[in-house]
Amino acid sequence: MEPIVLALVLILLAWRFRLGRIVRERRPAWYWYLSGYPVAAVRVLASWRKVSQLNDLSVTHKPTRAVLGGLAVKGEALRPIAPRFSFPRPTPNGLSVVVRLHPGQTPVPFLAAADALAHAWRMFAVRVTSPERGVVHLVATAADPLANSGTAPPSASASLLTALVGWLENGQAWLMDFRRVPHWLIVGATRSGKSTLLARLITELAPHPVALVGIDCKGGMELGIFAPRLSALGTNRREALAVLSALVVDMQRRMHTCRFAGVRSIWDLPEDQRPIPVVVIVDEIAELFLTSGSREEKAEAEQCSTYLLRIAQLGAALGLHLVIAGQRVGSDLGPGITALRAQLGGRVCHRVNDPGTAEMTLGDINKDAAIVAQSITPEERGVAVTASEEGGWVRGRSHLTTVADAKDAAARYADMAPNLPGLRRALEVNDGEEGTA
Ligand SMILES: Nc1ncnc2c1ncn2[C@@H]1O[C@H](COP(=O)(O)OP(=O)(O)OP(=O)(O)O)[C@@H](O)[C@H]1O
Repeated sequence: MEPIVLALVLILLAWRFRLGRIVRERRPAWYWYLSGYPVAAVRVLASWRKVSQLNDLSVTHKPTRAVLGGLAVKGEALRPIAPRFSFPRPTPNGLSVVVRLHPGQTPVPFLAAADALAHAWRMFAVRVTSPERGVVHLVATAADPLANSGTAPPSASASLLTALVGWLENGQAWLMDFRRVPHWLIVGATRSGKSTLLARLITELAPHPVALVGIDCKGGMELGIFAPRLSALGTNRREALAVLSALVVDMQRRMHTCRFAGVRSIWDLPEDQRPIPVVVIVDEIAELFLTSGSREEKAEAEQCSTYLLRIAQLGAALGLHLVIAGQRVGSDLGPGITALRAQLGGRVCHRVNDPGTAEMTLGDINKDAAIVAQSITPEERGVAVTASEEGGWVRGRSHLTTVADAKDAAARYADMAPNLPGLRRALEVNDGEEGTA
């Protein structure tokens, strides 16, 4: 036997019996490049024509009618032509293919065929995007990359107001960037992972020069652990109202500053004159909006809703950002919720209890995202679909942040909590009023 053949046989045997397992455990991406990807690429190339034909992705340039001896004959197209596609390129956990559509073709049948493609290529999932007209990207993942939380993503993201909260299924880091998407809505059923995501978000933002303001009408049970790093915490509706009204006053002050300086956003101000950005985190929005029906409570809830809407509408350019979390965001929470939701351009939907909630969270941004969110199972804690008004969606999993980690971060960065005098005063006045009442 030729030495080279012998060497190849030995490598193959070693791979088969031990080396393969070691590589798979230690370097899953290498394992995929060496053994999974070549097979999958051949499968894609070999099945493309047939899969395209079966899923109506092919077109025919031949007429389906012909005139034979004066008779119009109707028949099946003889040779459907599959769209041209690039050689499958490897990704760390799958492969990607660029498809050039035939003139007049749209990405819609490709979206509908995603499951069929995954099945034919024996992949976990195929995601379809269309970055430009006439082009479709098919990104196939070999196994669910979010099946376990995996290693923690690198922490403390450098850019201001950007939090690195977990992993995305395409292998990239899951970033929540408030400069790009100023306001976020986070929805999920109980035990789906909302609080964990909020904990990760706050832990990530804690080292940034930003003011964090909490509103947690469950008596501060969730956000109370961050109290040392929060510039203010409203733990019931009345306190929330005091905090929000102080923020609206601050927002007006910021508007004046910008108008005086002749700029349209605080980011255009010189750094030494720029007010500190504020991120307001509301945990369980329903507690803020639902009332017992008394006139006073109703008036408070309406006022809170109005303030939140104003901050959402005007806050982005003035450095005021909202993160609203809750189990649902339906119109049962009052008329203000729909208007507020429309202003929250970033969406995160964990497992939800009913299709309507997924639809309300993601449906206006991307229908497919809402369907995928409904398939998240109770075992997939921390898994969510994230989408933004910029278009596109992706599945992600937050990094598991324990209460101890969160407390530790809050204590470590407590001296970074800016003193927003308006807020503290508003809460003190409110405390005083409650004491005398
Ligand atoms: N990213 C994650 N990875 C692994 N486990 C997670 C993740 N996120 C959440 N979990 C697990 O799920 C449990 C519930 O999560 P969490 O408390 O965040 O849910 P929740 O939606 O806030 O529930 P509730 O509304 O009842 O407060 C956590 O105790 C944690 O063990």
